[in-house]
Amino acid sequence: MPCLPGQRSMSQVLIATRGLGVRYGAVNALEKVDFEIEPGEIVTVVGPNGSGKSSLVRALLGVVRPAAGQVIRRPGLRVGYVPQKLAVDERMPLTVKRFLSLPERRGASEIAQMLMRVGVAGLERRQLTALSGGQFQRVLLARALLADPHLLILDEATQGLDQPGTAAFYELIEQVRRETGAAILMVSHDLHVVMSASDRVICLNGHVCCQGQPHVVTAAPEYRALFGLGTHGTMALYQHRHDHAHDRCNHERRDEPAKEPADAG
Ligand SMILES: Nc1ncnc2c1ncn2[C@@H]1O[C@H](COP(=O)(O)OP(=O)(O)OP(=O)(O)O)[C@@H](O)[C@H]1O
Repeated sequence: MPCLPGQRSMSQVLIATRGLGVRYGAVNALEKVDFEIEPGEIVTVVGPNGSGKSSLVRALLGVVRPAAGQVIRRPGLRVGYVPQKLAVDERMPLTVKRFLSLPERRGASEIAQMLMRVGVAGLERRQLTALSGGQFQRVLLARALLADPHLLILDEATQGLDQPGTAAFYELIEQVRRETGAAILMVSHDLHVVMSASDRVICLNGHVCCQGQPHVVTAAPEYRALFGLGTHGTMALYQHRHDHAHDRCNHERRDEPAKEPADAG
């Protein structure tokens, strides 16, 4: 798999990072990340827990300030964001229609059309807290799409959905790409999604370890053995063609204790 391919020119990309570093106090979440996404691309970011996937998303959204490097946005870029989860207070009445009108007021027909488009027509009057997990994710997607984004960012948006629910959600995402031409950036642990729905996969472990087209890895014997095994499987899948020397690119989980050297006392 090609690693760290040459950067594209900024005129081709919607958003890019150059030498991005993100820190939380003493924690170095990301360093030297060069990333970019072009119009219409579906890019998936994979990586073990604590590898900085959400930190990359936060930096792209502008909600964390880079400790190093920069985030470059195309002027006028509109970004839609579907979060991993959204805590809704059970005691606070909030209908789907009202939620979709926040922060910007939306007309009834615009809301109705968008709900139909994401496959949950007629839910306007339902309380957010009364939705199923799959319906809720589609409402979050509807909210992101109402902004008519050039770039849609989904941070583990199918967490908690069953396999058919996940598959249906990603079919919808592909449909959105087809219909709107929006670029899609997904953070995902679903290996089958990585394989079937992405143009490019980026493997993160505090920095960009590898990236490439998913089809490059589908022929690997490891694929069958690892398919469906979750993050460990995803990471191992990326190891088999990992033929470059790179510090911190050992794909160990960053939230597990580092191995002591053999001669350590
Ligand atoms: N607000 C914060 N304060 C301190 N440390 C943080 C904060 N957010 C993230 N971190 C740390 O930064 C590192 C990267 O976290 P991040 O959430 O970006 O990883 P991730 O790949 O999205 O993880 P996961 O797969 O578990 O969601 C981790 O070591 C994490 O503990």
